[in-house]
Amino acid sequence: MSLFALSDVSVRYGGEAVLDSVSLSMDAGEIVTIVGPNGSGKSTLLRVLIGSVAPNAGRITRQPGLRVGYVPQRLHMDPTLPMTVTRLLSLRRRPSKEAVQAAMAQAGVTEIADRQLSVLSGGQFQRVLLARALISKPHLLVLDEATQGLDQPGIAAFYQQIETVRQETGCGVLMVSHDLHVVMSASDRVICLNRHICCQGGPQQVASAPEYRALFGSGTKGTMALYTHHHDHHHDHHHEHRHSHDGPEAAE
Ligand SMILES: Nc1ncnc2c1ncn2[C@@H]1O[C@H](COP(=O)(O)OP(=O)(O)OP(=O)(O)O)[C@@H](O)[C@H]1O
Repeated sequence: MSLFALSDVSVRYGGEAVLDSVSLSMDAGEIVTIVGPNGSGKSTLLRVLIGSVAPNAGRITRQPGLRVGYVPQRLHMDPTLPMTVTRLLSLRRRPSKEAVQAAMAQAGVTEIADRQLSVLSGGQFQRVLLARALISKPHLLVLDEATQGLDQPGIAAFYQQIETVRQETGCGVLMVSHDLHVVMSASDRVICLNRHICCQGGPQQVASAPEYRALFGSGTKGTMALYTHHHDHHHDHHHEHRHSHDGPEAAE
């Protein structure tokens, strides 16, 4: 059974359609990435899924008892507030010590458990937010541009961690990202959104789709050009380079 299914979901703000008849479902263990230009409805789609925005039309079904872990872009909090990693992770819903420790291990933050949040690097902080999302043992992890502000090695390391989490827990991962070349190689399926789904499929398929190129061209800071350079000569759609996402190195 699918983790969730959206069928013909539309969202309007004022008179304007932000999502227009979007249908999407995901299986357990899948890594799906949503790409699209600014304002194309990516965050809105995630909000519909986690239930914070109600669609004007369409239907959402979720696997009964589905637990969703949400990793935001960043957490707004007072940076001068003294608080350790462990304390932050223990704030919501009073999780057991074991649950906090397990989530920290999965997110790779065990060694920094006693550090103050104010001294963490951007990459460490995002991994702490990942740990926070993992405490409830989610079936589905939802990430909204979780690597914004990280440098290339930080981005690559973060997605590597996501892949490890998926392998260890079997959770599905749905993410919105602008880190095109990294996420595309790390994804089972890429969805190109521009208020409606323009195209979707395996990373190579989408990268070469005319709808995708019309939106992104071969520009996007050159990353797609590098990506296609890397893959254009292998028309083997059955062996996607899912496990070879070494970030900058993959882009060469
Ligand atoms: N609560 C709201 N009320 C009115 N308009 C909204 C609201 N939330 C989003 N919008 C508008 O809906 C459109 C889509 O926004 P959304 O945040 O889903 O896009 P996005 O693809 O995530 O963009 P970005 O890549 O810039 O983060 C934008 O034009 C935005 O201004």
